[in-house]
Amino acid sequence: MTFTGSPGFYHGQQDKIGVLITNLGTPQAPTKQALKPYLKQFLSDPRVVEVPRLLWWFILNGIILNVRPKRSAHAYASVWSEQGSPLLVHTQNQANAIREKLSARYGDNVQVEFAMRYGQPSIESVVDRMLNNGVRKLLVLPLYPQYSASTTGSTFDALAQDFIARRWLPELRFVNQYCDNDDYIQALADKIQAHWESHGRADKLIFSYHGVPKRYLLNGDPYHCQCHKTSRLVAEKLGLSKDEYLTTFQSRFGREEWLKPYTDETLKALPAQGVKSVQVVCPGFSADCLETIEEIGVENRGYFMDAGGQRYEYIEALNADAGHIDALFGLIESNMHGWQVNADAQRAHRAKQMGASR
Ligand SMILES: C=CC1=C(C)c2cc3[nH]c(cc4nc(cc5[nH]c(cc1n2)c(C)c5CCC(=O)O)C(CCC(=O)O)=C4C)c(C)c3C=C
Ligand SMILES: [Fe+2]
Ligand SMILES: [Fe+2]
Repeated sequence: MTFTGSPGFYHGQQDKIGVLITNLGTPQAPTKQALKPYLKQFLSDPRVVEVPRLLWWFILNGIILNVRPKRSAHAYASVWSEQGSPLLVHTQNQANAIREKLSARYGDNVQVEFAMRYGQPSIESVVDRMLNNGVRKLLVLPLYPQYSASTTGSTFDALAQDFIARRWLPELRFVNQYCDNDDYIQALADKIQAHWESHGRADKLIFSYHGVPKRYLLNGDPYHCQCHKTSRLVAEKLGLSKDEYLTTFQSRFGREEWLKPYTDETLKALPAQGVKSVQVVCPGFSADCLETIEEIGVENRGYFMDAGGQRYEYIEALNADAGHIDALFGLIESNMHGWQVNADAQRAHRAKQMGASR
């Protein structure tokens, strides 16, 4: 076994800090052909589907990958924009905004990139580029506010898989979760408040999070608890009482029981309980994507209205909003603690050198 070297390294190279933001990933195109490899990579991940491998191999290759790509391609086509998949576009915009803010403060000492857990740009290819460019301290921020083994844990696996073959590892910091980060909570509260100012309030505010199988919670995944914490903290900021909001779980996949209450079933039942208007917000999605635009914006709207609802509004994800970028910037800065000093010191050092050479 030979470990990969550092082909980009040269003596005297400036050490850099790398900030890598990651998200789930998305297909290359809204087509059956592009969906198949994307879903294959995603659903082959043992962190995502915790089922005995051999059994799952037959179900995935024999059934799911013959049926789902066509259906999902259709859904993706309905949200695709001229620039591409919404998830990719928003993540790109987030990286650009964070890069701009960091370079204004720290100059070119900090390199900001984004990568995707599944599909492109892959974590492996981006980490390779960053390390070859002199990054020696790497901060990874998965854009999942609530920790789940199926998302955050899996992102760490991808990094570890890359590192396992490398000779010179960078210093690594990995953000585990930020479900109760005050700036993130504030950004969510501000977004909801701004929505109220232009649309008025509804009978209920629904916090809808992507679900996971209930079994994962029972086996120790903290995701369910962290979702409830985010909802509670945002509700507290907004001064909402317990009967004014609900936390629900969406995007079920497969037959087993997932975290409850289910978003779709809740929305179908609410009108009969006298709840005629709802506003739905998805705090677990840092960027709008298929699961928010189509599933919440279109599909669930239909369930609620068909059941007798009168008003349904989806409050968009934080995307590249200024409040979100400020929150992520704060999170990055606090996780760079100790590293910043070096960056500041290097800048001060360079400024001094330039002064001396005049
Ligand atoms: C935000 C957190 C997410 C968790 C937790 C999560 C768990 C999870 N997801 C699946 C299966 C699918 N998810 C799909 C799309 C999708 N999932 C997330 C986020 C979380 N998933 C996002 C942001 C997206 C959208 C990606 C995009 O391109 O817009 C899909 C693919 C879409 C489809 O075919 O319907 C599947 C499949 C499981 C099984 C799971 C936990 C075990
Ligand atoms: Fe998902
Ligand atoms: Fe979905």
